Amino acid sequence: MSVEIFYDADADLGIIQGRKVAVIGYGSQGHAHALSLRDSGVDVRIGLPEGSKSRAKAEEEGLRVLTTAEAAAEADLIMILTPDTKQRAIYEQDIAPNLKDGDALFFGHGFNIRYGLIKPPANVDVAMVAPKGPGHLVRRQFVDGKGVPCLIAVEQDPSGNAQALALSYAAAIGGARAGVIKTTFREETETDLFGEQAVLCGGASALVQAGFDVLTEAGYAPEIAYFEVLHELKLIVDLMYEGGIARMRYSISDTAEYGDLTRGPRVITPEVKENMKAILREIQDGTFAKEWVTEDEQGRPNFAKLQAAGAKHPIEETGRKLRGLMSWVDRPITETA
Ligand SMILES: NC(=O)C1=CN([C@@H]2O[C@H](COP(=O)(O)OP(=O)(O)OC[C@H]3O[C@@H](n4cnc5c(N)ncnc54)[C@H](OP(=O)(O)O)[C@@H]3O)[C@@H](O)[C@H]2O)C=CC1
Ligand SMILES: CC[C@](O)(C(C)=O)C(=O)O
Ligand SMILES: [Mg+2]
Ligand SMILES: [Mg+2]
Repeated sequence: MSVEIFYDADADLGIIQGRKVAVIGYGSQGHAHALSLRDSGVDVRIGLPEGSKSRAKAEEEGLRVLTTAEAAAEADLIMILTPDTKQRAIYEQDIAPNLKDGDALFFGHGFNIRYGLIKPPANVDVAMVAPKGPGHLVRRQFVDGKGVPCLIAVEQDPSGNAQALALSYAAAIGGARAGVIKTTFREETETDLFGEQAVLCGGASALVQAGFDVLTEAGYAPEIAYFEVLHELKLIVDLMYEGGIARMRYSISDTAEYGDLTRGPRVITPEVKENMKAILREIQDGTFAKEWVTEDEQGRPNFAKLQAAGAKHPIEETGRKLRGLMSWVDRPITETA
């Protein structure tokens, strides 16, 4: 199955420049979308609750900050970039009462539409622009004249122009410099959740921690273990990013390559692949979504416990110490150590 990929030449920036956009939320994705839309000549306002700690950050950038309800009422395109678990309540309380004929409701991830938590009225366009990367890098790439690839999807199209509007929005945040792929809310949601759980975040974090534990429990210095399983991972992934696994294997020694080919499958065994399939089934049948929404409604007790345990893993202390000595490591995201 081939996908449709669009670039800057396929997008009409004038479409989004003719809309009044409300970006709801000013976190990782919200700040990136809002600032890049503004820099692309789009009329942007931010929607945040009165007491939000994000207000000052948006105002420091010269953005107009309104309450969510005011921003939704004023705009004709509303992009929801708040945490997925909060979107349903925000939509019902502040957005739905302010939707007008011809408005467009946009998402940065399909969770709430895919799992039926938000059901928009038939008279508004419903579309998604989902960057395939963390928000801080979406902004950094835009500023550097590059872009993070985006997925776009259309769920409702009463205007008949929802796809062109989504593509125009994606271009305004730099996505069409790198490539914009057309998909569906279902495909984006299920693959995004699987990617972050099994490989990019869950799988990679667990692999790194397990490698660090094995080396330090065997008596090796934590500093050496850190460089070996975490720091150097970026350098290896950079090569994969540039030219695939084959490019990485071309660059490493033949000793490393033989170890990779013979030992890798002993780490990621057929059982691990079965575990991945089970995780995918829980995403597809809604088990994960139900669990996460319930966890959030109960005040996130398990999430908080696991977060605290992760922060206490010895690799974090070793990393803090070593990164403090690495003046050359670029750390523009200030919220983390
Ligand atoms: N993080 C990422 O890089 C990616 C995220 N996405 C998707 O983008 C969306 C946003 O995620 P992310 O950027 O991580 O979110 P963050 O947690 O970084 O930011 C959330 C923002 O929403 C604000 N907020 C919280 N409650 C409300 C409310 N009731 N009304 C208005 N604003 C509110 C927060 O303000 P306060 O400061 O007051 O808490 C904050 O500014 C999600 O759908 C996510 O799946 C998609 C691709 C990548
Ligand atoms: C990989 C995590 C992500 O899906 C992302 C940055 O794309 C997210 O939800 O943050
Ligand atoms: Mg993602
Ligand atoms: Mg995600």
